[in-house]
Amino acid sequence: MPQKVTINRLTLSAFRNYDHASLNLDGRHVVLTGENGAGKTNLLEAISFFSPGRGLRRAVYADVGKQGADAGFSIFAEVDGMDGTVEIGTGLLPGSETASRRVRINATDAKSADELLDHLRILWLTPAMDGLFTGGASDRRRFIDRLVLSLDPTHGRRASDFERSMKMRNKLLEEGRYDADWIGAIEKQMAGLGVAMKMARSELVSLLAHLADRDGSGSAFPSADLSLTGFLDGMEGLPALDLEDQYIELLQQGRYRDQAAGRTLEGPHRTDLNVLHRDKKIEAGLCSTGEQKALLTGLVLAHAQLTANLTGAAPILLLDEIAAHFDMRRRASLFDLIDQLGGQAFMTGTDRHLFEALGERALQLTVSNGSINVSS
Ligand SMILES: Nc1ncnc2c1ncn2[C@@H]1O[C@H](COP(=O)(O)OP(=O)(O)OP(=O)(O)O)[C@@H](O)[C@H]1O
Repeated sequence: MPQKVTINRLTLSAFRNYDHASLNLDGRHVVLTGENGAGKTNLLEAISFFSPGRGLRRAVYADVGKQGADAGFSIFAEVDGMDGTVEIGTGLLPGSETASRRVRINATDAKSADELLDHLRILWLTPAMDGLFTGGASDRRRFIDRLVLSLDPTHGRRASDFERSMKMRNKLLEEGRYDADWIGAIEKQMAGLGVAMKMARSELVSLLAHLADRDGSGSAFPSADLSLTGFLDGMEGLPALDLEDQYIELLQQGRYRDQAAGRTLEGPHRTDLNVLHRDKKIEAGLCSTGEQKALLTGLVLAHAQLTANLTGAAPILLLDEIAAHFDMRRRASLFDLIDQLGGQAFMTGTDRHLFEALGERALQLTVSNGSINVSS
């Protein structure tokens, strides 16, 4: 069983529609219910700031501080986890000109928000992700990259280095007159980085597919078949050096075509994630709204399981508006799967009754106009 990591105390100041809120939690799951606009998602967003990046809304920090105040905000938590109790905090100082937030761990400034990953992992599922299967390939690529990144922080560097090399190649092609050795060197660099990206994504997808395979487990969440397409397809078994050679050849052969197109048409930036509902044998994008939500939730739960397996600690889950799309059987199954992960989940909804099957497993809180109370 992975180590349980829980947020036991949470304090927000001048965050979104909260002046000040202080919560004592007891390690159980937390259900936040309340009317539209009450501040439920804001609370999840605050917790999501305990991970690197801009949180579950990809917010600009200057928008996060309570409007009308002086744009500063702070969020503190006491976390029980791998190394006993740790105090973590993040925020912007009032009147701060800087675009980056401060992160404190045990009253000391962290060098980077990545240090938070030594203490807790936070994963989320929000309604904004609902169009994942019907939207563009770039959304699915970002989804996969975020998953890879959560387990392999070097992936971000790889992707940005690839992007830079590709821009250099595009520029040389656009200028028309280029030195063959120079463009060859850039293409070689792109091949090394591009193939490393492909392999990292493929490894993540195969681990995820294994965990998203719920056949025979009695789960109400459908099994999904996952595959990556769009870049060096059908060459999965080849060693990295062979894949690099293949890609270099494609780039060399594609120079005139790419010059005409004004961009590089082959590469990891063309990858797409295909998700197939196994029982129905149809693409996820053709499934019903509830089925798509179930498939997506299944993927996020598989990611949570993978994170627990690889780090030894169960991630904290933020599940916004999680219950509304699900029938009673799926809700009960969801709560059981969350329990089996062995971590703490924060869930929101407008209707308390949707969470009844959780019973005493969750602390029930009511959110109203930026204040939070234990539900009576
Ligand atoms: N920087 C800010 N300062 C003050 N209030 C803000 C700020 N940002 C957002 N809000 C307010 O927070 C409220 C939205 O909160 P939130 O998104 O958490 O609602 P919710 O309870 O999740 O609602 P729903 O059920 O509709 O999703 C809105 O009324 C919005 O105007």
